[in-house]
Amino acid sequence: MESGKYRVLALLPILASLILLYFNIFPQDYRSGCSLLPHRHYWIASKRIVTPNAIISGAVEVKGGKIKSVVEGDEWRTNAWSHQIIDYGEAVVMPGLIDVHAHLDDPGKTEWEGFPSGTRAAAAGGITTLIDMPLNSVPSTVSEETLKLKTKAAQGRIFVDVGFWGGLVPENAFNVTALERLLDAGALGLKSFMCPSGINDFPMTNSRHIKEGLSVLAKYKRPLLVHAEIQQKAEGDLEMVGNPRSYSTYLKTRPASWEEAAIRELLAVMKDTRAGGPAEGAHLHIVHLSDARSSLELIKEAKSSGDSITVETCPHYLAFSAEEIPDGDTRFKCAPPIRDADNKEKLWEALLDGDIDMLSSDHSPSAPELKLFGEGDFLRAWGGISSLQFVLPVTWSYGRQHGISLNQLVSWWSEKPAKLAGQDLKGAIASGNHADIVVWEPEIEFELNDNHPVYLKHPNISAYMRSKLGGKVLSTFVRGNLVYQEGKHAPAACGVQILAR
Ligand SMILES: NC(=O)NC(NC(N)=O)C(=O)[O-]
Ligand SMILES: [Zn+2]
Ligand SMILES: [Zn+2]
Repeated sequence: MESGKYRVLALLPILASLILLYFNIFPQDYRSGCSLLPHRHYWIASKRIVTPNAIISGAVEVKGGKIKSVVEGDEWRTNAWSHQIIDYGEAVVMPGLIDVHAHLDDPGKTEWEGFPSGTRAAAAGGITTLIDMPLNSVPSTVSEETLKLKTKAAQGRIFVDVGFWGGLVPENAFNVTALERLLDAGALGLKSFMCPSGINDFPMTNSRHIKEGLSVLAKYKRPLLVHAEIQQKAEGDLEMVGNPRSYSTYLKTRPASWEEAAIRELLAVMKDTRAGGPAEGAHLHIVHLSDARSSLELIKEAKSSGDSITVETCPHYLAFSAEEIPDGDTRFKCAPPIRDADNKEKLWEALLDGDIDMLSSDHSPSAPELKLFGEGDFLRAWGGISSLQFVLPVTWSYGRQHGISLNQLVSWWSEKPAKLAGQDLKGAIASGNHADIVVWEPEIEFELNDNHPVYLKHPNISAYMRSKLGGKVLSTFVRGNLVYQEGKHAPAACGVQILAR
């Protein structure tokens, strides 16, 4: 009897170590479905790892959701168990993309997109963080209360990390307390429109509102993002300009002078952001620049005078040109519009020269009915390009014709966006950072046809469908969780909400 009891007792340490081994091999995130990978501590090996200094052959050591070390060569293999190594061979390992401009339309407009489909599409496209725009959801994110509705809607429904911009609108612009409450609640910065946004509870601001917004943002050291177009003509004239099925008609209704006028108007407030200026600490970011001529020149001048400003453009301005948009194909409608082929080349030049700082998707879907495919009326169809899942292969496919490097890709899609959104632990493969990583094959070509898994709610409104692209995403890691691998998502939505503090 006694000896039997002792035998059981003697087994206890073995049992305990088996339990420990189980928890170690199958950590919480794997058991709860956050990750497709059953390890807490593992190594991602590749011959092409894009680090801030160089492209190396070696491994990224991931532990507890962070990058523990980045090592060149092969020596690290002696410290790693073979089952903890994922060897990607020649595939490119680089920081996950950070999309600072996406409209996920949740809560209230989930029939347009929503957090679950939007963030699954992001994961499949190698985007590990996205910052949601304050408009197109219902209500718009313009107060502490409406930001709380956002965070509630995102709870347990996001597959990548998501942060939120708040809206600067006439209603809150002169109300310092209201803006402070929105920023205290975690908005990463503010966004405003200088033309009608098309959304009733998101009216446009003028430069006085923007000046006020910047002075509040200065204290928080957070940015103001501006949709920089100012309407130059009365709406009434627009119907007179020609065949509404022709893209050139739409283009005439929103000439480059709209962008130029807005940026000219902003020059004075930009000055406030200079060292010693009244809004020192604030930063102004121009979203989706399309005009690569006068507007870009003004931005370059402001930058060289020491204004704290940056500018983004989007893949659709770099991939498409007005001349090739088919009649009636309203998938291509966006604001500001896609301009001529020569403008597109100039945008590439500006990007390569560093005059355009970064890229964003401006993924702005809607219900397909609003695109009026039957009529193909560019003037009446709802605008917005749908692209979230495709931005990496699109940038790469068109960029390689311009000789872009992997380091430039990382700068435009990860490093600079991380900085804009104030995310110090993201945007680079470096020890201590979040293990937000995309693994992809630049050499693989594919066609975006019906066999290609697309996770966007409405693939048919995307202008990229049917195109041939290069650069296939193999795996996406968010904070060490393998959230996507070749057509498969982790079952649970374990993305983290990013709130500024
Ligand atoms: N209401 C919108 O989603 N607007 C967006 N629409 C575009 N870009 O066509 C935008 O960012 O301006
Ligand atoms: Zn916009
Ligand atoms: Zn937008």
